[in-house]
Amino acid sequence: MAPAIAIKDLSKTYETGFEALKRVNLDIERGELFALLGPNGAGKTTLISIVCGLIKATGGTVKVEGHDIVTDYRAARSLIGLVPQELTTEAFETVRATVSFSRGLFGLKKDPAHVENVLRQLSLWDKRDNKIITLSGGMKRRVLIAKALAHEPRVLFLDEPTAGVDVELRRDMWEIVRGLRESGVTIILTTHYIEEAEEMADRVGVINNGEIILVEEKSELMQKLGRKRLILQLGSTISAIPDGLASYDLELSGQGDELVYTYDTHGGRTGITNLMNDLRDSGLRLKDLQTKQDSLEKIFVDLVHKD
Ligand SMILES: Nc1ncnc2c1ncn2[C@@H]1O[C@H](COP(=O)(O)OP(=O)(O)OP(=O)(O)O)[C@@H](O)[C@H]1O
Repeated sequence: MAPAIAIKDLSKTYETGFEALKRVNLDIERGELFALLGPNGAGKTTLISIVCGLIKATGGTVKVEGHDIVTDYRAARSLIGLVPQELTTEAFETVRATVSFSRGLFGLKKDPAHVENVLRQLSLWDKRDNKIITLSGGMKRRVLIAKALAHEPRVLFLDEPTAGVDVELRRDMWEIVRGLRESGVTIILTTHYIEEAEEMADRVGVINNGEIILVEEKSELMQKLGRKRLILQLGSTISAIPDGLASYDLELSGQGDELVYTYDTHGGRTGITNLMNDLRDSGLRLKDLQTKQDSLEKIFVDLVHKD
């Protein structure tokens, strides 16, 4: 079975000569929730815009469930829903009319039952006859999703779905997105909130300067690149790490009363047992200890700022 999205050697050079995408290769599997992370200007919007047929690539190919986005444009496009960042038009239309109209754009027959379903799913049914201009920001975001779902797409792009929304609404959005995924829709999400990827994604891709620098199962990524720190709270302050502990990757912090030991969580030996023995031999007294795992955010920042 062809993947939901197959991207091969995709390049985009803008008319200014700027290379926004450099031979990107990426497959998105059917039914997965893929988070695409990258700093500002990394090429996320460019990539989505090409897949959705809004701008043209300068090299490479994209297939949506096997349909080429150039030579088989209509079929490819009909499989995709795009939730853009902002709602620009239709301020004076009603919610229901806007969503029905979006369906019509794809040449599909009217289907009030489907539209009702989508509106109910997004808790918009009560607002169906309201003009969009009268809705709250959060409701408008839901309308964007409803519009994108009107033609029953199998792949949904969400471009920064929670940018600038409050914490409560963000959680609501996460629920909605999870629900969509459970209904079998493949979801590609771009986000600046790494916490969002950490919370929801099956896989994470990181794009930087137009290149995909990493694609990994989220859980593996966190295990593989996420290092743990053991924080040893000392009973007294010291001015330097004792010679007997020089062979460990230790850092003296706090007021000189804290030693931080960084270690890999995978691989059999963490070195903690030896460290504890050597710590005792060096005469240091321990007051407390705790461990901390790197967050996805820390991993991301390390990756993107490596060079
Ligand atoms: N029409 C254009 N002409 C020239 N350069 C462009 C054009 N559109 C985008 N770019 C440049 O291409 C690069 C990638 O932009 P893109 O919008 O894809 O980034 P992004 O990852 O979506 O960033 P953000 O997170 O800020 O939305 C940026 O350096 C941008 O300035």
